[in-house]
Amino acid sequence: MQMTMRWFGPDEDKIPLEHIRQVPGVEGVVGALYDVAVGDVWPVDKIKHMVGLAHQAGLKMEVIESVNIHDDIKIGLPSRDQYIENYQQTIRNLARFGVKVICYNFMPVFDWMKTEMNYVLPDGSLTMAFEKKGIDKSLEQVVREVLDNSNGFALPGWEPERLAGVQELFAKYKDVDDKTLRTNLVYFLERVIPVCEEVGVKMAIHPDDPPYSIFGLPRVVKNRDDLDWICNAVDSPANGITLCTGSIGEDPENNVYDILAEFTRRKRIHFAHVRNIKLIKDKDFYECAHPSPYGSLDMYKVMQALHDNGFEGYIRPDHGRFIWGETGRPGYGLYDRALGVTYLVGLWEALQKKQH
Ligand SMILES: O=C(O)C(=O)C[C@H](O)[C@H](O)CO
Ligand SMILES: [Fe+2]
Repeated sequence: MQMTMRWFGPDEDKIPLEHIRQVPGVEGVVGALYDVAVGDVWPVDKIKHMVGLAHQAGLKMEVIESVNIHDDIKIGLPSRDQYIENYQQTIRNLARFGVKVICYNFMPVFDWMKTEMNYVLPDGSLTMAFEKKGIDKSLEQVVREVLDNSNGFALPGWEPERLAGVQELFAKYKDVDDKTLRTNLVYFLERVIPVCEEVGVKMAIHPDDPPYSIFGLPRVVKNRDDLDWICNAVDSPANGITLCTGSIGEDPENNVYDILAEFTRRKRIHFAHVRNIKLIKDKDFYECAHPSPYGSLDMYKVMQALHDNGFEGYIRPDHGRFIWGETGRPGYGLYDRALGVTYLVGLWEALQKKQH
């Protein structure tokens, strides 16, 4: 496995690469461009600069999270063909600089959904939470509350300009049901996977977060059967998964350990987000510290499922709380993600030594 941490770039991330480099076990950063409109081609010079910064800091950048998918592709509008062509070119451009995996999601309208961006835990640390009552309000209010509580940082997939017209965007999806969204996902994959195979890049779809429909929108990456269907729909190793334990684990119906084991065995998990969550009631949850006792997931079993089935991909601790007074981009505290990294690295070492 290659341990990584997400980094939002010199303009968007106040955490210096040097601090990430100093986290024991981290070999690379997961990057992305945030100043290129969703759907546009990622320019070679910007990619070269971003990857170069990582290399100068002694870090790899072989995973991009995310090259987001334009809504017109998800909706299936005629304009999708141009956006897919742009996506193909972005894949080629990224491959030139050593990128091996591209994470993306196919959630309509919203990326991950949280209703509390600064949820206070008993120990005084701050985290993110999802409570169903928190989305029982207008779309505009939901968008406002997330953006107003992001501590002034851009949130991945929550582009203010795209969500400024959230009602109109929502209306564009009115005829997109589960079946249509799946058809549009396959239409997209059938056109980008051949380019991936040509240039040695793997796509890794991120599960829905939460992994069930919200606002009546369809979601097609929720559970084991969805992942199986996606893998079979375009049956290529380049058509893979970002298995996010926090997202999949947010539905207690999902057996996250069996899902990890199965799709690792099938060599379709190219990227793992390994975080813990605490289920409160009726699928409400908050994002907790990584160690098993703090949450609802058994992190030893998570890492065991990866290790014992031969996982060789990239991994990151996904989110981190704000501890020790840290502030910044919700979900991306440096200190707590660093603690998460060393915990996961420790579990992995124990599994390796147990094997011999
Ligand atoms: O924001 C995060 O940390 C996530 O794991 C969400 C993913 O980045 C996003 O949905 C993938 O495109
Ligand atoms: Fe994730």
